[in-house]
Amino acid sequence: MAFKIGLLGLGTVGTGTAQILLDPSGRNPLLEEIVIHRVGVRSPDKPRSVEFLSGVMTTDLESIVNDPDIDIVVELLGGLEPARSLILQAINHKKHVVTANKAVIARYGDEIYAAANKAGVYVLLEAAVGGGIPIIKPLKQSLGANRINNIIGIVNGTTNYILTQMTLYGADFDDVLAEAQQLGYAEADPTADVDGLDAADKIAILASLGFGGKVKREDVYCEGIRQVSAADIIYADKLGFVIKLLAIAKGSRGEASETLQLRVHPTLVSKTHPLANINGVYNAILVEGSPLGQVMFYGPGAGAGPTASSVVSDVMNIVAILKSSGPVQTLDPLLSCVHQHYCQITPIEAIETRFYARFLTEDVPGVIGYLGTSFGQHQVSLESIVQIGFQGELAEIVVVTHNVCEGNFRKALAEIHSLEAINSIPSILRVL
Ligand SMILES: NC(=O)C1=CN([C@@H]2O[C@H](COP(=O)(O)OP(=O)(O)OC[C@H]3O[C@@H](n4cnc5c(N)ncnc54)[C@H](OP(=O)(O)O)[C@@H]3O)[C@@H](O)[C@H]2O)C=CC1
Ligand SMILES: N[C@@H](CC=O)C(=O)O
Ligand code: NA
Repeated sequence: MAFKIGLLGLGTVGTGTAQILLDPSGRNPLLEEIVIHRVGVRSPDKPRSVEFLSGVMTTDLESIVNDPDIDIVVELLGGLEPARSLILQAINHKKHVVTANKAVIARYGDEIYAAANKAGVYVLLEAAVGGGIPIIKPLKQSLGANRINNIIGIVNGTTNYILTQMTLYGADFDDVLAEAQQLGYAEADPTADVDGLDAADKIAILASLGFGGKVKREDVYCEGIRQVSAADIIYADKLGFVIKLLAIAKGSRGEASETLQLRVHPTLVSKTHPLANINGVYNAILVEGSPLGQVMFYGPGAGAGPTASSVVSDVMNIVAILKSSGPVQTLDPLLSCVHQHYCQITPIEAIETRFYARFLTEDVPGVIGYLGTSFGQHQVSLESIVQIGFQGELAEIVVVTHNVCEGNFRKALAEIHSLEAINSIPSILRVL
């Protein structure tokens, strides 16, 4: 008996997925038992690199999620709607769902999992985080014996590609973004990549799995890479750092009230740190747990083939269950998702981190002293303060702090801003 797939979307990832399913030879024999029964797209006349028998492709996506012959719906449309409604409809028709849609899961995961648990179906999403990197299943299963303390990742391929090209080749931001779009890495609206929203979706999903609680997507503090300038990349390099867009979920286990830091922002990472050498479209997720210690997952974070690899492995997981036990009676708790409470989130002003800040100042005696005094008055201790050079008439000063409370740092900056000798503060970045 063949297992029938309804594929929603035949874009970058949909095409990669179809290519694997249509060419099973040399792969796991289970693939030979999976057929693509229907494919839903928006523009039926678009040229495609995969072909189907007539009648397989349709623009009527509801007819796919309602089709009684289909066992598994694979949602690869992107965007919030109609993806969310179609996933829910598929679940209500007792179909298992595989999706790569982190935007939907990060926002509507609760609703979707509740519906799936009620209907007794699986919703698997390995492709939603880290593209081809296995990270969802390891967090659910292989690392389940650990108490997770931190998850720190480079989880967006597009921005890592852009930052890498800017760092290694001095490339122009807009040119590299266009290249990433061409290569199929970027979201349909690349704002989601560039402004850190995609990475925020992903860390919300990882945090929920790692820390065992629901996460409100709006609780993830988020800054993108638009403010990272060529000058900062050069100064960071001189100071021994590279700049990466990091997604961070950091627990406070052991403290009286357990809270979670959830943040996405460009970060100076020491060149000796394992995440510093993750370049191009590659992603990496460093998970720290007890008693395991650190483990790092590394691989291609976007693109047709790698992402499809994760999609198809989820499909195979479900097919293997259906094949060995028949229709699902009870969901495997290590594959399904049930969280009762919401994680308590630390406000960004309360986090402790190091900072890098760049100041343009009047070239007058004592400026470095003014900066030092203002920081000192707000308990911000400095690791280094150096005048890097000049921009026209203005002196350029770079400060790196020790670990400080973000709220105190912000208060010091507000005071510094009002000093007559300070022209502007072009960059403020956190340091890992
Ligand atoms: N690209 C990547 O590297 C990765 C993507 N993802 C996720 O995978 C999903 C798909 O991404 P990707 O393949 O890049 O996206 P694409 O934009 O390349 O493909 C989207 C597909 O969905 C179809 N589609 C979209 N909206 C509708 C609609 N309203 N009605 C009918 N068809 C529709 C499009 O139809 P048509 O072809 O007719 O235009 C197209 O086939 C997204 O959730 C994305 O976040 C996850 C990891 C990596
Ligand atoms: N646009 C995303 C695609 C994969 O999730 C990225 O660049 O990482
Ligand atoms: Na993955």
